[in-house]
Amino acid sequence: MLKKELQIAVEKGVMLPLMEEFYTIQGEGYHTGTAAYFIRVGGCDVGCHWCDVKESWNAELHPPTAIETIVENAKKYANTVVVTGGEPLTWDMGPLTQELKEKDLKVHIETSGAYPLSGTWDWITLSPKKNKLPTQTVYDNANELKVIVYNKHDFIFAEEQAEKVNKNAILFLQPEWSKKEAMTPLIVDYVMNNPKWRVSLQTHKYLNIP
Ligand SMILES: C[S@@+](CC[C@H](N)C(=O)[O-])C[C@H]1O[C@@H](n2cnc3c(N)ncnc32)[C@H](O)[C@@H]1O
Ligand SMILES: Nc1nc2[nH]cc(C(=O)O)c2c(=O)[nH]1
Ligand code: SF4
Ligand SMILES: [Mg+2]
Repeated sequence: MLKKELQIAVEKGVMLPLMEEFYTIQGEGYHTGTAAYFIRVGGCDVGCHWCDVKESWNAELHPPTAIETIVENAKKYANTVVVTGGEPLTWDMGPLTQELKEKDLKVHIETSGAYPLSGTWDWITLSPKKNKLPTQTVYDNANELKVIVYNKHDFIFAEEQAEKVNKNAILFLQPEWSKKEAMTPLIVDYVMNNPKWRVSLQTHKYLNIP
């Protein structure tokens, strides 16, 4: 395809800049411990300084891939697909999620919510970021709120975000990986004192799996 045609296909969401796809165990949040096929879409301009996939940020480094190809691969593995990134809501998630649903797959998203919600989802994990706050559509539709705790001020941010998200969302605090020795004990105390919150750990990193 010509460069221009590829660009148009990506704009429509029928091709996506695919960084990687892998079958693993969901390591974080409500569905921790369950098998899922991960689709990591490139492109993110949120700029978290502690982001653990900075290689995903520049969409141009990741080849535009037809969604049919992505779906073919996914359906060979689990019955749950997690779409992550990068920031998946940078792109129109409508076509990809429609194809995945047609194959009877459960479709989950990991998002910062920085862009309006597109696509049809069985589970929405919202992990809000101070530098680019979530859009209202994502607050309204999130199934879980997962706030990353890098320092003690993040507990205040977490409470502010809990006020904005819909009342059914399940609330999680997750230590930032490089600060986990200092932050995990604070999170444990916080959750015992404020039991509407739950602890989420990046369990895949402890298990040495993707
Ligand atoms: C890499 S992001 C991709 C999806 C989306 N951009 C987002 O931020 O939700 C996937 C998840 O990893 C979390 N995450 C990224 N870097 C992390 C780190 N160093 N420690 C803990 N969690 C991290 C994010 O907050 C998010 O919940
Ligand atoms: N195992 C595993 N679980 C995850 N949950 C969210 C992840 C992500 O990067 O979005 C992730 C990831 O990268 N690996
Ligand atoms: S929003 Fe997600 S992908 Fe983007 S920089 Fe932050 S953690 Fe990384
Ligand atoms: Mg990850």
